[in-house]
Amino acid sequence: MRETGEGPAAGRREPAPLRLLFGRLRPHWRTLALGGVLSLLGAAAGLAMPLMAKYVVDALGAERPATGPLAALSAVAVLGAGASAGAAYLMGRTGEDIVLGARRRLVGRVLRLGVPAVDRLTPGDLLTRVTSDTTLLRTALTTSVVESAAGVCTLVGAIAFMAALDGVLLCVTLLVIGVVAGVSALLMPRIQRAQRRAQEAVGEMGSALDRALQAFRTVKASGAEERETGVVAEAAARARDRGVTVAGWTALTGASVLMAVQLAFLSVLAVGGTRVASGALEVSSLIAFLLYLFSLVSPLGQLVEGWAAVQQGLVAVGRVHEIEALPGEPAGTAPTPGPGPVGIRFDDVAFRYGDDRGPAHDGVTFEVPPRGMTALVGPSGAGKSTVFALLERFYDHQSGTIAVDGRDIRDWPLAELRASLGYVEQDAPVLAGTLRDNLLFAAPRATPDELRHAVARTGLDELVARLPEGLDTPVGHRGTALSGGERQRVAIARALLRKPRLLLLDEVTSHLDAVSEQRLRDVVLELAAETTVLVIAHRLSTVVRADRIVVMEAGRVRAVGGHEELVGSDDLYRELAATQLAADRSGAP
Ligand SMILES: Nc1ncnc2c1ncn2[C@@H]1O[C@H](COP(=O)(O)OP(=O)(O)OP(=O)(O)O)[C@@H](O)[C@H]1O
Repeated sequence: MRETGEGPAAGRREPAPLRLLFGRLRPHWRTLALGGVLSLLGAAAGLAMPLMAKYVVDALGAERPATGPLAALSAVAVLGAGASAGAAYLMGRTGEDIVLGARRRLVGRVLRLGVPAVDRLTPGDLLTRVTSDTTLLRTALTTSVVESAAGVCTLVGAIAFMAALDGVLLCVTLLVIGVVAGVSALLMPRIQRAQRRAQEAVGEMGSALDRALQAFRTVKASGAEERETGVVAEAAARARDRGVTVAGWTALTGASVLMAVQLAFLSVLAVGGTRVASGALEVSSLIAFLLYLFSLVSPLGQLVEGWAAVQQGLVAVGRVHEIEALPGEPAGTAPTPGPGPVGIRFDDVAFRYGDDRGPAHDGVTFEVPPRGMTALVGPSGAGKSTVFALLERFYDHQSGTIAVDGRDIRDWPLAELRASLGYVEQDAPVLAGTLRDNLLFAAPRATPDELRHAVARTGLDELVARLPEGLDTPVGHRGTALSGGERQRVAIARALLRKPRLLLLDEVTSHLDAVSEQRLRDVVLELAAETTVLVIAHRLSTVVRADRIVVMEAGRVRAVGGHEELVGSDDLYRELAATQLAADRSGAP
């Protein structure tokens, strides 16, 4: 089966943002419905109160005992408050569940993205989307949706009661509120636009901070703290300005609601006063009507706030969806690699990193039989690391054939292919955690014996003995407690524990002490006796011992052979051997 690396969203039509947003509510509909019912009960209690107040006023006016209506009023108030609190709790809980679900999906997606997709993204922006944008979904999807629904019900209920009290006054009220609703609707797209810009600025801030932290030592050594602080602070200020714009539009919308109610109050007071004077309306009805009018403030406010939060949610769900829709790699658990070393063959392979880039490989052809050590050499930019990237299928080549173990690389299930390879980067990263975590990272099921063996083989036993807690010593953020050479030995031990059928090793360029260097070289040679080793060589000591050397230049293979043979036959190799490779005298044999 060919794995194309296409994401599940590839080729699909983009769903509308509102559908995307509300689609996230579906799994929680039961809790939301219960919250909605409780919220409605709370709202109903609020609605009943003005009418009950009218009974209390009527009872007092008619000099009847008011204890009954007063007790009922208190009971309704307590029940209403309880229902509203229950609704708020359920909404809050569902909100957290929605955020958790969105974060889980997003994180799962991010780590399954293809390397080309991640090349185009900045880690800081990705982090913002996982942390900040998902948080925005919470309010948009729970409190605001349910409160808006409750707001609509309260509004309809209040209007029904108002209609029962006096139709003329209702018409006055609706006219004023209608005008204001129109104004609010005009403001909503502005809120959404400002919110999008605000979230983008938060993403920019994350990216700026990430850039500075990634190159923390360089920033310090370059005395660039002030400048970098300025860049991050500028992005933060942009986020603040755009946030203020959102706040401004939202406040204006809220103010227009209040104004509408005030205007309606004055109009109702004027029209209602004359109707009371003419005897067309009772005073108690006017009081109840006015109470209903004021009870509109809260649902109208809820509606405006809810709708503004939905605008924010639309922005957030759009940004989250952008990542979810990126092409991802097929999921699959890594099987244990098959037995024995594998051979590889590159046949007229062409590859470019992007349409606007020149070819990184321009007809690369070479073959590596199983077992033994093959060294890739060539000037910087020749395409050596690209050989590794294509073998790991971080990228797909555009033409030609790459075969691993005689099988086209595209026919390998990705997880199986990667399980067969051990990959040691030049600047081998060490993850924050203990030394043990790091060693077992690629093979969590390795036995303690296998771990001990790998540690001894890579000469890490001295380091383990020196560290205060041995294997359980935390090696800190990006392995700050380890030297460059130690980091690479950890990476080799990690790759060894995976029992790779093909080891891809990008040699460190920095100087190691002679003893460590010799030891590492011996380990790699020993390994080459049992597995296939492909090494990007930066040292003469490596190439002279290699079974074959592949000389690359400008995306092509220009010669293949042994050291002596190439020194005699290939000008570029002779030059490399005399300068670049031999420069590292400490590692020379
Ligand atoms: N992720 C990438 N995106 C775009 N272009 C890239 C990427 N990686 C490498 N390239 C380009 O592809 C070409 C080959 O790069 P590659 O890293 O394979 O060379 P190399 O021989 O390993 O060089 P070096 O010895 O300096 O590491 C170069 O021109 C490089 O600029």
